Amino acid sequence: MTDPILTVHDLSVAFPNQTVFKHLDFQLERGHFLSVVGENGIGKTTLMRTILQQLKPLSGEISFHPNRKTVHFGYVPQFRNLDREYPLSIRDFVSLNLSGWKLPWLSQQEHQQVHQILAQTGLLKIQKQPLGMASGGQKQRAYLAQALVERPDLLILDESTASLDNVMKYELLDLVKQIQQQQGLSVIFVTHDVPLAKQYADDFLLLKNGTYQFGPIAQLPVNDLQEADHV
Ligand SMILES: Nc1ncnc2c1ncn2[C@@H]1O[C@H](COP(=O)(O)OP(=O)(O)OP(=O)(O)O)[C@@H](O)[C@H]1O
Repeated sequence: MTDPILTVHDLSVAFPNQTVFKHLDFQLERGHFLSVVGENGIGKTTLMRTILQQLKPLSGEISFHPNRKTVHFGYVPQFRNLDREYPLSIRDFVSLNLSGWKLPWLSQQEHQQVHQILAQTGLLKIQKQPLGMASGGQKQRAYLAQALVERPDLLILDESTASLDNVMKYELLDLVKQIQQQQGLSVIFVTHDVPLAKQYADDFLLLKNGTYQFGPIAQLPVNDLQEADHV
């Protein structure tokens, strides 16, 4: 029996000058890790923006289960190198979206949430350091912690490992995988890196020119995306 958190049905998205993809059908099972792969400019970020409801589809449907209100998103963007003078500490950066900043203090429960996520992402010892001075891998872990602190059901990683070296890439994804398995988090990981997708994902969505392939990760072609079967 399947238990999807997200169903995409017959989805087509277009900009005024081009259709990015059409008639896309796939599901994300609750607690699964889905890798979205494909070449530059094929539409991966456009699909994420449509799922995040920042873009309206031309046609088709995106449904969340049991409904949109009950599914909370976490989003980790592509690596952005922050200015070394960036003023917030790692802890304050991670707390940024919590309601305490509107009050402007954190509740006891929010303090605990921040503490727990800093510990989980290995940032506790350096929490007081300015984020701008952190290494690339630490910065990406801080983005991950910020996305996780509100306890999302669905985490979207949009090429979040793209500028990290190999060691840091695997460290970040080990951590995501651990949290996915421990907490039943559902994950969408956008990447160009097929071996990385192979190692961590349960399922894949391969976007290609005018077509796509969706299935269990074992069926994702490793070497040549051009050779992938069409659906
Ligand atoms: N706001 C926009 N207006 C018009 N065209 C757009 C817009 N955003 C993206 N596009 C175009 O849509 C296509 C898909 O872009 P998208 O950024 O989704 O690709 P991608 O697979 O994420 O690429 P990359 O791997 O390089 O990040 C590209 O041709 C891009 O130029």
